[in-house]
Amino acid sequence: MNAEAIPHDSVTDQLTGHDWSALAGELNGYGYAVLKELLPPDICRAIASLYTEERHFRSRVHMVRHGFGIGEYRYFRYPFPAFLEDMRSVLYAYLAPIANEWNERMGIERRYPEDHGEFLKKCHTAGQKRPTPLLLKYGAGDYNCLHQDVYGDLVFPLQAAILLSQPGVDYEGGEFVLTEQRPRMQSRVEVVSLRQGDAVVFAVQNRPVHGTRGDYRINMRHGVSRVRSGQRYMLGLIFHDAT
Ligand SMILES: O=C(O)CCC(=O)C(=O)O
Ligand SMILES: [Fe+2]
Repeated sequence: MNAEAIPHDSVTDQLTGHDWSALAGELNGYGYAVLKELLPPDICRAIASLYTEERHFRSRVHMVRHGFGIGEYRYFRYPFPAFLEDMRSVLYAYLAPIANEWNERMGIERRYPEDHGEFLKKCHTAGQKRPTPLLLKYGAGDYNCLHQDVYGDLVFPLQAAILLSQPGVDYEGGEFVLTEQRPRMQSRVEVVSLRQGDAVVFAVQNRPVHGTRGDYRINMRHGVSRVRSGQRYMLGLIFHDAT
């Protein structure tokens, strides 16, 4: 299946059917939530197979060269294939109200328009013009160090990643992990078990937490534990563009 044959509205129905108040509750409680079976296996495989198609990407990063871990990823170029354009803007529209509530609680002034195109205009005006969605590829021994996907001053506080490979069949190991660093406490970790086609939505950098003296911010990072065998592909959706 080539990129144009991937249904452009492949996630729209799935997203409409999700329980968004439950998802918001999990995001508020833990800083992440899983959307189960967002994509069927054939679409997952089709997206993973785009990795070798030069024309879709603007750059390729070998993680070891930057100390980011081991493995590689490629950033998509504009214009995106229809499925990606659609997936990112539809998901954004659901997440923008949650992002606005988070910023309010964290004392951050920025509010996000409902329409992703409007938000991208702001990114572009601020000099953040390069697209950030990416395909990641890990082989045996590869891993992704804990990090935050901040690409400029303009940050949308939530991002998503979709597991394209089948754990236990295509690869072993390679767990998605999140850490949170709380003021004056030791770091806490969550291992997010995903199945093929599941999406994890998570905090880019900070999340608000209720405290006895009001809300405060905690710092979050994400990464991937070592892939022990096989190959693991992931699609990353970041909603702000990069400088
Ligand atoms: O491969 C993963 O699970 C993590 C991908 C990632 O870091 C991202 O999408 O920002
Ligand atoms: Fe990341």
